[in-house]
Amino acid sequence: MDFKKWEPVYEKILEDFEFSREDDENSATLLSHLLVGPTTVDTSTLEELISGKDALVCGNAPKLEIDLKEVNIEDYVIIAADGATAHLMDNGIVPHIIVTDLDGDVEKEIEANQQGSIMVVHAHGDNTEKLLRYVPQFKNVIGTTQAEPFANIHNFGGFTDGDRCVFLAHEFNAKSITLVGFDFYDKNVTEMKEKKLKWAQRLLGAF
Ligand SMILES: Nc1ncnc2c1ncn2[C@@H]1O[C@H](COP(=O)(O)OP(=O)(O)OP(=O)(O)O)[C@@H](O)[C@H]1O
Ligand SMILES: Nc1nc2c(c(=O)[nH]1)N=C(CO)CN2
Ligand SMILES: [Mg+2]
Repeated sequence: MDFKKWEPVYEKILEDFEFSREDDENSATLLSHLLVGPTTVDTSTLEELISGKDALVCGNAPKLEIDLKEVNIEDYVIIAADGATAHLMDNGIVPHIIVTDLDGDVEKEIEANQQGSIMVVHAHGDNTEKLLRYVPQFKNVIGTTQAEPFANIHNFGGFTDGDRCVFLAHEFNAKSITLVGFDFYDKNVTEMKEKKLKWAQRLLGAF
């Protein structure tokens, strides 16, 4: 993602949620420092996994369980958005890639990572403690930010874990992108979640 294209959208998100850009940037700097040595993988790993493949992006809406019955898992490179990982793991499915800001069931993500999932960990102004606690427990991590990318911190575009999965699949040239477990009109969510889902829906409108 060309940051100059993403930046105006990012500025609107910052304004809408009253997030601090400086906090996002500081968090990204922290993640950059945490990602040293053998914990990291190159983006070429994502390219190899995704390019030319049919991607299945798993969101964490309650309908995930029903949606999964409609697809043949074996046909896809599986990209899980944060909390969707736990549901997949409970059903014996280890995602190829997990996109997370570490506010889901991270213990399940650690388990998945130990079984081969690549972690795409997102730094933002409200998850620095989670980064400090969990990133050292992972291997095969790629760091992302919603602010300007630098050094080992990337910005593939997107905001919520779910829509960032789709931007990632697009960035690495997936042949097709299928969504399961997405329900933008879920009423059993907090006001904050509802607002984030509106942004996810809006951002996915670009595809
Ligand atoms: N009805 C839904 N409820 C929850 N998540 C949904 C829903 N529909 C789509 N999603 C997508 O699934 C992703 C993972 O959901 P999860 O419940 O783990 O949320 P989360 O980790 O709190 O999300 P985020 O950190 O992005 O706010 C969300 O980021 C969102 O894009
Ligand atoms: N600063 C900040 N950025 C975010 C946040 C958040 O809570 N705070 N949540 C996200 C996932 O929905 C993505 N980005
Ligand atoms: Mg999350």
